[in-house]
Amino acid sequence: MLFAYMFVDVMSPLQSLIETQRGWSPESFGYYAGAEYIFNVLGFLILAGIILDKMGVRFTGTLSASLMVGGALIKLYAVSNMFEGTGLESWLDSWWTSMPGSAKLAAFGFMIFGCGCEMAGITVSKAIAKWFNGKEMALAMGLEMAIARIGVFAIFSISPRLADWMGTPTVVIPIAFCSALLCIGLLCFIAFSFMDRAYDAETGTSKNSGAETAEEEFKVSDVAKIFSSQLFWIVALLCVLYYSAIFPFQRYAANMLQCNLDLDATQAADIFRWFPIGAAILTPFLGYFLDRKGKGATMLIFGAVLMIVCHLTFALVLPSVPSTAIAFSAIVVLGISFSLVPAALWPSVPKIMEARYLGSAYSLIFWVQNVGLCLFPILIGQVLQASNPGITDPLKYNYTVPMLVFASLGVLALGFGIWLKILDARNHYGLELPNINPTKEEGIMTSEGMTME
Ligand SMILES: C[C@H](N)C(=O)N[C@@H](CCCCN)C(=O)O
Repeated sequence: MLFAYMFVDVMSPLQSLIETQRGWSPESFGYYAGAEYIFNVLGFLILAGIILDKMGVRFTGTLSASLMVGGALIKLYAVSNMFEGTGLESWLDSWWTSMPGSAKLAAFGFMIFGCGCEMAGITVSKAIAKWFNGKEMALAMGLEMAIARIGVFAIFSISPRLADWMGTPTVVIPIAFCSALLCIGLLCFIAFSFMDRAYDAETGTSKNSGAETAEEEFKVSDVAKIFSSQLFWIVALLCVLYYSAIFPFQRYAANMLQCNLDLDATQAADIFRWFPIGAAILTPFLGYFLDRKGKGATMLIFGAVLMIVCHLTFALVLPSVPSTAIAFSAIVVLGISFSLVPAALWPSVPKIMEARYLGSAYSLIFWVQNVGLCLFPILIGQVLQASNPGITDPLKYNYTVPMLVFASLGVLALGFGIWLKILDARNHYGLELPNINPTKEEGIMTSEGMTME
């Protein structure tokens, strides 16, 4: 997941460079960024859940890592000089002419990569649930997310520097570097598969990597059941609204800082990289806290409030007071928000969804979330373009309107967080309770009164 998250954001600090070098407009960049989720939204993620439940974590993990490598290589080819002047480029340039051929092919590679990346996300969640069943699952999930955030921190630091490495700035070197890391990631997962097989042999778990007991199998009837659950929709909508104001923002953040503070790409990325590193430091502690003290619903609400404050600062304060200190503070606070919500959200799902269809619930929450992650970068690209008529210099955009859109998403997410807390107080789902039952340290609360051993 470390290398996957690095690849996801390798282009984020290079938006102005790809615009200058390959003629990608903000709108094209938005389409490219949203492409990561298109196949998932079209149903691949549901299929991925079925594959995971039928084939197990070892097969699905290896398949997902291979898809990521394949998609990365397509994207690398699309931005490379080898693609320039080819028949494929001429053909891709000949239709939907506002989107350059290189952007179209890179977006296609990103779609394939996105299938692998999201499939890996649910596979890793299921693997953690299997390996940490009855133990500190929230801490384990927090650590997994922290490692992924370190990847984002690293790539925001490395990408602009790699781009400048050869003297003439180019996006090819950072993408080639991350593609090589993904190949190492594939090898790592294959190594994990051997460990997982040994773990199954040790624990006497049956076929398909163990966790696939009959009660966890994906059933079509479970999809209808999950979709008809009010709680599922509250959690899924909170998730999609919150994450749509985080990941799409991440794509534009460096450029937004450049435009407001008159910085170069490296300086902007150097400020923004503290956002994921703050989240990486805090998330495991919050997972530990949740395991022992609870307060999951409160953490969700508090996280949404912090996000609104930060996005409003970027929208309204930074353009009139272009201060690096204000930008840096808002980035750090956003990092705290991005620790609170993920640390509370993912370990809360087992409390409100039956263990029988927990894997499917995760995959369907990802699916709803992916709709937002697919549409919002495109919408933000269009809003940015529409709110900056006649601006051709990528360092002169006004980001107030796009940032207000992100802040509104936070307000809606806050509403769903409050609703969830009210329902929890009324129906006692246990969202505010610790995961670890104090009377039985080795048991983890998974739903009302039920412990998984
Ligand atoms: C984007 C992805 N679907 C997602 O939601 N990522 C979460 C982590 C989910 C848990 C993965 N094992 C994130 O906060 O990055």
